[in-house]
Amino acid sequence: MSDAVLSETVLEISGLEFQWSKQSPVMHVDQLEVLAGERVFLKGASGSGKSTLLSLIGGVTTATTGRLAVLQKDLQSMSAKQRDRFRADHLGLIFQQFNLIPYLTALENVLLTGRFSKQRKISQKDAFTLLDELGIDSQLAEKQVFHLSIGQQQRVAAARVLAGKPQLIIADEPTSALDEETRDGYLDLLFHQCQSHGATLVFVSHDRTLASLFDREVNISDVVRWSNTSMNNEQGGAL
Ligand SMILES: Nc1ncnc2c1ncn2[C@@H]1O[C@H](COP(=O)(O)OP(=O)(O)OP(=O)(O)O)[C@@H](O)[C@H]1O
Repeated sequence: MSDAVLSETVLEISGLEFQWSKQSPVMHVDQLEVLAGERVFLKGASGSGKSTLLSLIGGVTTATTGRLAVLQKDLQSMSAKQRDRFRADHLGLIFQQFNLIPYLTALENVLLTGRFSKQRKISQKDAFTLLDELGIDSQLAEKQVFHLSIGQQQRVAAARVLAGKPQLIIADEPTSALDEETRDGYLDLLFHQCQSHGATLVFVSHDRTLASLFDREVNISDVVRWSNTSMNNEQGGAL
């Protein structure tokens, strides 16, 4: 049984500080916790730090201070290589840009996930099934993705992310390019897949009408604040 199944907490952040550069403002995240199986909607104004927070959770960037644990593993203490491996094995990142390889078929794109992580390698048969569950039949699955519609490409991208059952899915504005009907269908499929795989979902969107579909809504301004100094300097100043 994996650590994720034993653990109730999938994401745990405390006292985190991050700066894009030495001249940039300091981003502080005092406390944030996400439990296994939760669907969390993260909202906030443009520039408030949603994508920055997701890149920290995904281990793409690292904080200077504090604790950030995903599936009970402290990303802060990992090397860049270990974080890349951890991301490939356990996380699913969905972006507005699909990052599909256009000249490969939908099926080949889905099978790519297993090239980066042995534990997420799935058979061709399972890849067809996953695509089919996301509304991409076997005929479409064998087409190069540049022949598919935007909505279909979005679903192939979701299938690639869901392949091999990642425990935490991080989605950054994945529906902003979709019309209302395609968006609702896509969300239904994503929720269904997360539920049947027991995955946790952290989803960022500007579209507040989506919030009611989630278990919990988190306003970024309640968890993130920006300042010109790190906590150590602030405390030093207050003494
Ligand atoms: N790669 C980067 N290098 C330097 N600064 C960055 C970088 N990415 C974001 N920032 C800065 O970090 C702050 C937060 O940006 P971020 O992209 O996280 O906000 P956001 O809430 O996702 O915004 P949006 O809703 O517009 O996508 C902004 O001041 C932005 O200029």
